[in-house]
Amino acid sequence: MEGLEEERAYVERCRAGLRRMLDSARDTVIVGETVAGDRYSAERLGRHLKSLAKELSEEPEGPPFFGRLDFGHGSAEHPGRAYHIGRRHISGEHGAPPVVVDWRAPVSRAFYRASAGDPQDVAVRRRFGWSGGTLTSFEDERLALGEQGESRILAAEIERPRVGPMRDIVATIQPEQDDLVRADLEESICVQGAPGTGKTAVGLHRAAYLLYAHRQRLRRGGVLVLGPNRAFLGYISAVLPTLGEVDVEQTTLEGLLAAVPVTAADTPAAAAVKHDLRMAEVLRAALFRRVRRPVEPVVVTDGSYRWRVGESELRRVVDDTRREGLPYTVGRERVRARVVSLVERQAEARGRTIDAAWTRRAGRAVTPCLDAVWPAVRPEEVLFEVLTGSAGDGVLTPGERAAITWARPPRTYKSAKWSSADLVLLDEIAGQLERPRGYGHVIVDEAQDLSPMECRAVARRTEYGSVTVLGDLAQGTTPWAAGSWPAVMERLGKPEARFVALTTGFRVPGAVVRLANRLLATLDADVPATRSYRSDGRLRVTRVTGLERGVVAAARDALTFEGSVGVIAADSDAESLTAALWDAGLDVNDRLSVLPASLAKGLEYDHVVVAEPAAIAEAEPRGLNRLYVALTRAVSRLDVVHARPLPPGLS
Ligand SMILES: Nc1ncnc2c1ncn2[C@@H]1O[C@H](COP(=O)(O)OP(=O)(O)OP(=O)(O)O)[C@@H](O)[C@H]1O
Repeated sequence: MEGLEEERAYVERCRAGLRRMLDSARDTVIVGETVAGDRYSAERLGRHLKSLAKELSEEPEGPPFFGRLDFGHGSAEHPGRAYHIGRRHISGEHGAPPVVVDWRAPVSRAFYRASAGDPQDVAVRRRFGWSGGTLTSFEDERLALGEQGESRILAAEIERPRVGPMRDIVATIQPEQDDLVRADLEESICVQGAPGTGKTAVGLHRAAYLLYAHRQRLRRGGVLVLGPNRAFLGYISAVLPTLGEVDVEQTTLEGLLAAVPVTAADTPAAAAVKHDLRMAEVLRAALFRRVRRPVEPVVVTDGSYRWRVGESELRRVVDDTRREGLPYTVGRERVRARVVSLVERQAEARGRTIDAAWTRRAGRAVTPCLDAVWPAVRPEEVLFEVLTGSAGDGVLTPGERAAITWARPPRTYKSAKWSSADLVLLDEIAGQLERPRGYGHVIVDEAQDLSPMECRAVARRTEYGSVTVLGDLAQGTTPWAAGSWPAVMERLGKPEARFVALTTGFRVPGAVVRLANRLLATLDADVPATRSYRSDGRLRVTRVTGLERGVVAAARDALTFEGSVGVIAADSDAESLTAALWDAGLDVNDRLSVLPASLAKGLEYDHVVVAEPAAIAEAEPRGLNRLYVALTRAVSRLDVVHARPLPPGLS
């Protein structure tokens, strides 16, 4: 291939550049550890450099770039210039221009966006093919000449067998995805995307892009990624570090709210009430009910003086503060400050000198009065009261109140056992006490499953930031799953968000998509159907007499192919199927896993065996949506194995 040798020589220049960067990062780590100065920034710098040194030294032999742009001579900004584009910037020698530009740099944008119809000054776009760290080929598109074809390198990347955790997609981000990845930090976005359209990938790459483009602004607040469960986080958590971003917090909502351990479970009826928006009102009322009408004056003794704020004046202070609608704890402190200043005025009028120590003393002297009229309180105490049945009148029906009332109430809030819905309620109360710390940007994956109360928990943390909300209404499996995106964005406090639909699937092959689309038509979800980018793949529906034997046979066949195998079954079948696979001599390990359907969300396997769809569909009220999730996890092959009739829509 003409030009391949030159490109290989260029690879060597890049590796030399990386080694130089590594050496200087190491030097700086050594120096950084010995310099004095602001400890916080020294530590941060040290941490950054160490992680840079670690990354650089871990991957010196990986592909240093994946693309190249040659601009035409007529380009205003880059006349006749060429740029190699990679996962990270690689500096040139002695202050020369970089040998590789970061995929997030402004100039790289054209790599993702230029087309024959709109070449954006690009004469040639080159994509490189690698085998491990060896450059094996490249493809050129002469965009200026109107040449743009199906890329084999792109198709190979999308169709490659999957093993291990999720990988980045920087080499092949599609234009509609890039548009979301590079959206402004101020902009909140809501993406409705069919299975495998790259929502998760878009969210993670957007995080990496924002940190690159707005590092200073995001330094304080930071970026948070919320995923549906631990298995999902394990699957995605390596993507951002490989893109050089180690400072992103990735957790589940439960992990974020974990103020107390979860040791209890709710009945479905109780959970439904606890996740209802009206609980915000119930909790607020229960909290502010603690504010009492003052019944006696405040008296502050100060040496031989006694200062007094009368009952009616005190009442006015409390009422005025109440009306300001401040968070509870802020309100309490506001009352303290106002009472102290009333005392101060009297003292000054009598010629006392007021200094900071005096004010502090007066503030302390007011505490007993505050404890009577605006007492300090813990979220657990308020929720304890609500769940022992002494709140909610006028807002909840008697039946709803009964549903959330503890059958056997604990003696005190300290011995209470909390459910995961209680965590959300405790967080709501904590948020009414004091505003929580906010993030600069929050990315919420599988957002269709958030309840209204959970949305509020996220909204509290994004009041001054923006959000990227990703989900698929058809994959909603919680009882409170969203029916429309504008409602979700309203609850998240971002009604002005941009709404976008992604419909090209990069995971699921055409034959599997057609089956899933048939089921989709029976679901009550107002979403566009998926088109598959992939024409390869295989679908097989097998009726068997014994489910376990059928699943074992399908798994054994699956293992003859390359890539990962996932057996997805109703939660109640997962254990017996695992045992059956072991008994048949198949190792359930990294390559072959058995997954309860409730944990399949967001994951993918090369080969998926869906065991007994009817059992998955029956297991819960939104079981058909769960089945839709299960059917759309396959990258190359799907086996549907059933002993019982298939649910309508699939048969
Ligand atoms: N532009 C792309 N180039 C290569 N691979 C891509 C691209 N976009 C998505 N993919 C791949 O397609 C698969 C599905 O992507 P992802 O998991 O982000 O989709 P999703 O929309 O979140 O799916 P789901 O709703 O089913 O969870 C992943 O393996 C991802 O790497």
